Amino acid sequence: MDPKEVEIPGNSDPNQPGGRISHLALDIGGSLIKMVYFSTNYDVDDEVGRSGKKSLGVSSGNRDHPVLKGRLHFVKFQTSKINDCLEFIKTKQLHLGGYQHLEAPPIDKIIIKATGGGAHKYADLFKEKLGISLDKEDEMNCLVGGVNFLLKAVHQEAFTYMDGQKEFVQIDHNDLYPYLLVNIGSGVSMLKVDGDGKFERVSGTNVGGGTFWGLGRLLTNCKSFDELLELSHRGNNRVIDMLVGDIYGGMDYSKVGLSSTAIASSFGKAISDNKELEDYRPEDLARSLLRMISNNIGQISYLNALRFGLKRIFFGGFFIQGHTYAMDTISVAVHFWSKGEAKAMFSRHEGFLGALGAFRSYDKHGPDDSLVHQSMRPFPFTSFLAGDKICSPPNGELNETESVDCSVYAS
Ligand SMILES: Nc1ncnc2c1ncn2[C@@H]1O[C@H](COP(=O)(O)OP(=O)(O)OP(=O)(O)O)[C@@H](O)[C@H]1O
Ligand SMILES: CC(C)(CO)[C@@H](O)C(=O)NCCC(=O)O
Repeated sequence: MDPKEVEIPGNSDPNQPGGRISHLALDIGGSLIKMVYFSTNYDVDDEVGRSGKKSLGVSSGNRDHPVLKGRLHFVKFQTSKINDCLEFIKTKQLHLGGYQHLEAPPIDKIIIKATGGGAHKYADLFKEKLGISLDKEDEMNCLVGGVNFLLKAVHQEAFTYMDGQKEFVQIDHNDLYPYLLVNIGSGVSMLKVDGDGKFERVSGTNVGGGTFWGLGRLLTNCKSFDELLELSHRGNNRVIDMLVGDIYGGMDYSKVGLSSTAIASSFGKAISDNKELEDYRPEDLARSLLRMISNNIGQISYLNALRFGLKRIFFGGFFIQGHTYAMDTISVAVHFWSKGEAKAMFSRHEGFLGALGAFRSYDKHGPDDSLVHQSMRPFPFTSFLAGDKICSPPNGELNETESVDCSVYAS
């Protein structure tokens, strides 16, 4: 997949005079690289100052008046195409932070925040190709930092999804913890979150997004993830899955609460159909696979929520991104197994949790003694990251490469 150009609208183009990119952060996972960066080229308070009405420094904005306006950009690449990612960073000079204007930026001293296994695996490659060092942040820490930030800072971030209905959930900041975070990436991590930076990875499963894409590719010969997804939307899992009704002669097994349409055995019909792989339609195979994996994750999530008495489960990771059928299946599984007690919730920027966490981490480190701080901290980011406000479009769904307008408020 080639990355689409991120549209940086006119006045925030870093290549324009005064244009500025800051806070580039990366999450390099087993399947995908996620990138988040902030761009701006004007400072609201400077403008006010120039107009003569009010003269405030960047650090003296207040809750009603944004210090900075700009755009938060979200981009993803396949990890297998990491060279495209490096080229993208280089072309857009994203790694130069506040040094784009210098003729000879001190590249070898620049440090970028990065998380995920790839921050370790590809550190040498970044040094070799771009001359920059990756400052490695713990993956789980970043996931939790990212989701807490979104839930607190972004209006209408969390929602439930059932029977095709999306409903936004009002998050009470004083009643957010504890919750279970289930991150569905290539593999799946489950974390009990008790507060900012307070969490434990309580479980995980190797049957995750990578399993869906890997097995799906082998079963259907799909060439892209999006193609597999598209197929699964059109398929009928009942052609391959063995249902309770198939075993019970069309009847429910009501004594134990199993309806005739419940799946008794994923892919179970394939044992008796006397068919070969090519006799099944790829769309039906894709649909069965998606249900099998989503159901399984929903069930393990519920069991972990039960283990710790948690009522709310937030799902993240790129497996979910814009994936309505997966959300529906996971929600039904959680609802079914918890008898309606636990709630599955999703987040609008779920694929970028780790990258956002890494992005936030620019703020948490001590006194400036390296160029990471000088180049990447052109304004007091704490205010922004403390969870005051991000203004994003009400229907701000994000896909492959997107950006949202946002305002930075001082705390
Ligand atoms: N365009 C895409 N290309 C590949 N996979 C995609 C795409 N869109 C969604 N996915 C799904 O998202 C999964 C990767 O999710 P994510 O980026 O959150 O994990 P990761 O960070 O790569 O993995 P891990 O955290 O396990 O290292 C893939 O395995 C696949 O199921
Ligand atoms: C190994 C990680 C943490 C890498 O992101 C992820 O892929 C994962 O949580 N896999 C599941 C491993 C397990 O708990 O079985």
